[in-house]
Amino acid sequence: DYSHRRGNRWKKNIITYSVGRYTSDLPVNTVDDLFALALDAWAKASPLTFQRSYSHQADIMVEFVGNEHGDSFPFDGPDGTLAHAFGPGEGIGGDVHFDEAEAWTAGFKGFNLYVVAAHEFGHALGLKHSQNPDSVMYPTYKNRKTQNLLSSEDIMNINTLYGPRDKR
Ligand SMILES: CC(C)C[C@H](CS(C)(=N)=N)C(=O)N[C@H]1Cc2cn(c3ccccc23)CCCCCCNC1=O
Ligand SMILES: [Ca+2]
Ligand SMILES: [Zn+2]
Ligand SMILES: [Zn+2]
Repeated sequence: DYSHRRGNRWKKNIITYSVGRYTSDLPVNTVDDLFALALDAWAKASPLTFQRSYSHQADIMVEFVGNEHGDSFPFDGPDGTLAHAFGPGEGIGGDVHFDEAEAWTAGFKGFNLYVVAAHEFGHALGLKHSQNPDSVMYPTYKNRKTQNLLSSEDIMNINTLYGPRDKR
């Protein structure tokens, strides 16, 4: 099998996530909806399903934090780095941190949380950057059309890691 060719990945198809601290830029239920939509984009392209958990044992812990926040990657205030995520694994593995200093939006002003979340969840699933500007895994932020956000390359890469979507 090609497991040696796959990078680091979750060894299960049901992945839990929980949300910690929120941003004051958007209502809580808007943030919840945008995270669910970003995860659903990856679920539609893979055999993965995502379940919201309310315990700290979730695989993917998502939260808005600022500057120094307890890992070795302090944020940098407005602009610059917008967010970061840890690849699949125990503990901090899979966790996603958004820089609370950014102006997070659900639209075209500031930084669109859905677009950034899709990128970060890609990292949390084991994806690296793409040099193709059409890919959601491109290293710098672009305002992207939110319809069909994942490029064919993104879909191919998630399928390399987790196989094709089951015919449901
Ligand atoms: C792709 C994102 C969703 C996630 C990545 C971070 S990560 C770890 N998840 N790959 C990100 O934040 N990239 C920076 C990269 C970047 C662009 N510049 C920078 C200036 C300083 C520092 C970083 C940057 C130039 C100025 C623009 C600054 C605002 C936009 N920032 C970015 O696009
Ligand atoms: Ca920042
Ligand atoms: Zn962090
Ligand atoms: Zn990235």
